[in-house]
Parts: sequence; C-alpha cells; structure tokens
Amino acid sequence: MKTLRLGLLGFGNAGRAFAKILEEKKQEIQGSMECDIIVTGITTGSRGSLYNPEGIDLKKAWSELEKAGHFDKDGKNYCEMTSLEFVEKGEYDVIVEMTPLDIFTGQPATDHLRRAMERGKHAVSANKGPIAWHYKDLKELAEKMKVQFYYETTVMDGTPIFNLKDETLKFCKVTEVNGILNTTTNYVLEELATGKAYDDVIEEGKRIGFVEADPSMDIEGWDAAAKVTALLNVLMEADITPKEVDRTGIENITLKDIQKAESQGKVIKLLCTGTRTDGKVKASVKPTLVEKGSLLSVISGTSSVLQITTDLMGKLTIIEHDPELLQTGYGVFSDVLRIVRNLV
Ligand SMILES: NC(=O)C1=CN([C@@H]2O[C@H](COP(=O)(O)OP(=O)(O)OC[C@H]3O[C@@H](n4cnc5c(N)ncnc54)[C@H](OP(=O)(O)O)[C@@H]3O)[C@@H](O)[C@H]2O)C=CC1
Ligand SMILES: N[C@@H](CC=O)C(=O)O
Repeated sequence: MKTLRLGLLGFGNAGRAFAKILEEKKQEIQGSMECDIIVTGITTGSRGSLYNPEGIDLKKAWSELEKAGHFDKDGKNYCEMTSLEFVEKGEYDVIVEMTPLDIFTGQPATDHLRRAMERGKHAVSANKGPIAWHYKDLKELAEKMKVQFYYETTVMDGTPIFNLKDETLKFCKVTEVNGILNTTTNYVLEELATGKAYDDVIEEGKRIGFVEADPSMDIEGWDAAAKVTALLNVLMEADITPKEVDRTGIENITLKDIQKAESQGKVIKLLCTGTRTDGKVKASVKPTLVEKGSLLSVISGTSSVLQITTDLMGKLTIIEHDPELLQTGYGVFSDVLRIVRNLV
C-alpha cells in the first residue's frame, strides 16, 4: 500500500468539505487504489495550525474548529506554523491550496503553489487567483519539475470542466466559452427579486458557504472575471489576466431594474463570455437581459452553466444543479484522486 501525504492550506468551507469526503472514502481508496491518503499539516489564517508527519486526525480537526472556532492550543499537533513555513519545511507530497481569493494579485496562494512545486511536490488549487494570474508560469514549472498540478474546483466546483477537456475532448480546439459562473450574483439577483434586503441575502449566502471572504469579489464581478480568465487560459491558452476582462458587476442593479426586466419577459443574469477572433482573445462579465424560459434564464439558485464551443464537437452545455459545499469538496477530492491514479 502506498501512502500519499497532503498539506492543507486553509480549512474553511472548502477545506472541511474536502476533509469530510476524504475521511468517508478512506477505506474505499485503500481498497481500490491501494493508497492510504493522510493529512500531515493544516494551516489557517487565524485559528492556529496542526502538524504531524504521521498524520492528523481529521474528524478531531474539524470538530475542534466547528465547536470552538480555533484548533485546540493544548492538542498534541497544535502549532503556529504559517502556510509558507509549512510549504517550505513541512513533510508532504501534495499541497492543497484553499486559502481566500485575492483577485488583484493571486497571492499568497501563487507563492504557496510555486514554492511547493519548486520542492518537487504535486499541487492542487481550489483558489482561482493563481490560475487567473499565473497559470502559464505555474504550468511550465509543473512540467519542469515533473509534478502534477490540478485546479478543477476553480470553475463550477467538482463539475468536470478541465478534466473533460484533458481526458475526453482530446484534439478539440475550444473557440468560445460562455456561461453563468458566479453563484453569489445569481443567487442575489433572484433573492432581491422576491423583495429581500441585500444584506440579508449576503448573510444567507455566507451561511450556506458560497460567498467569498470579501463579498465584493463576487458582487463586483471579480470572481466571475477570474473564472472566465481561468477558462480562457487553460482551455484556449490565452495568457490573459482578470484586468483584461471587460467587467461590470451587479452592484448598481436595483429592484427596479429587476422588475423592469420582469415586465419585459426577461431576467437579469451575470453572463461571462470569452472568444478568440482573428487571434485576439476577448473576455467579458456583464449583467445581461435574457429571455424568460431560455436555457440561461432557468439557471437558478446556486446552479451554474458553461457552454463551450469547439471545432470538432460543436457546442456543449454543462449544467451544475444546486451544488452545495459537498460539490466544492469533491472538486479537490477528484484532483487528489487524479494524482493517486498517475503515481508511478
Ligand atoms: N466555498 C465555495 O463555494 C468555493 C470556494 N472556492 C475557493 O476555495 C478557496 C477557499 O474558499 P472557502 O473555503 O469557501 O473560504 P473560507 O473563507 O471559508 O476559508 C478560508 C480558509 O483559509 C484560511 N486562511 C486565510 N488566510 C490563510 C493563509 N495565509 N494560510 C492558510 N490559511 C489561510 C482561513 O482561516 P481563517 O478563518 O483563520 O482566516 C480559512 O480556514 C477560495 O479561494 C475560494 O475562491 C472554490 C470553489 C467554491
Ligand atoms: N464565491 C464563488 C464561490 C465559488 O467559486 C461563487 O459565488 O460562485
């Protein structure tokens, strides 16, 4: 039986959802993949860190955080190690980056991934900042160091988007992407239409777990811009950054605008688009009026949709229906399994 040691950076909604799946599927993975996956380190921003090269008790870790909001300072694995210290000195085989999104730099997440790969470690990122800002460099580094680097969760949680292109759409050239990729804005626009107050809707979204640590990342369209950038960089080798996305958020959309659209038989959706025409890549994120009853109009609640146009397979539509944190955790889990599958 081989052992794969993971280091988890961030143990919030995504981190805990992933840890719960890992724990639940541990024996099945041992049985079918002959691999024991253990976690040797967990770091957080303000709730302490855990480190044990022999493996951490995950159930204990999440119950401590969920009950007390902090790791137990008297616990035997407790330490104050920062993420970068763990990345640089810790014992692990795969770094799993799940810290909050910084859309303006992609940091410190990019440095975490870079330093880990420079040490010859595999890397998984749920954080879209590094893919939006530094994808080309990170991919080249992974190739140079002969390590695996995956980021399925960055767009539509565990829905296979990047996996689909890598594994089953070989030699298909993607020429266009579009969709509704940000849950928060989709949810806010719908809930505002029912007369709820903006602050209450954001609080509800935070409770469910999909709103970014800084909600303006979602509302101003930055998260959507990062996702469309990630799609263009990975699927169309665009090499752009979120700064190049023509971006308008929903911060100026009022109940009146929503009602006016309704009276015209339309709904407002935050649409993401990316195309390549004459060699030039163009990307936008914009509140857009769509016909009621159309495919895009029925993407409701936490659901999202992506349409990819390809040369050999035409247009494909992928819908993620009503995801919860389980689907976010699964995205990370599927990347880790891909690493296990490819281990020699
Ligand atoms: N939630 C979702 O639906 C999805 C999230 N993602 C992405 O996953 C990432 C994590 O999201 P989510 O779990 O929801 O966010 P949370 O805010 O719930 O959790 C973030 C975690 O990171 C910790 N953290 C903050 N700074 C650091 C640091 N420097 N080093 C280590 N840990 C740190 C936080 O600790 P503390 O609380 O102490 O600050 C917390 O444990 C984000 O990049 C997000 O965009 C991707 C897809 C879906
Ligand atoms: N804040 C994001 C979470 C997933 O990436 C969203 O609202 O879509």
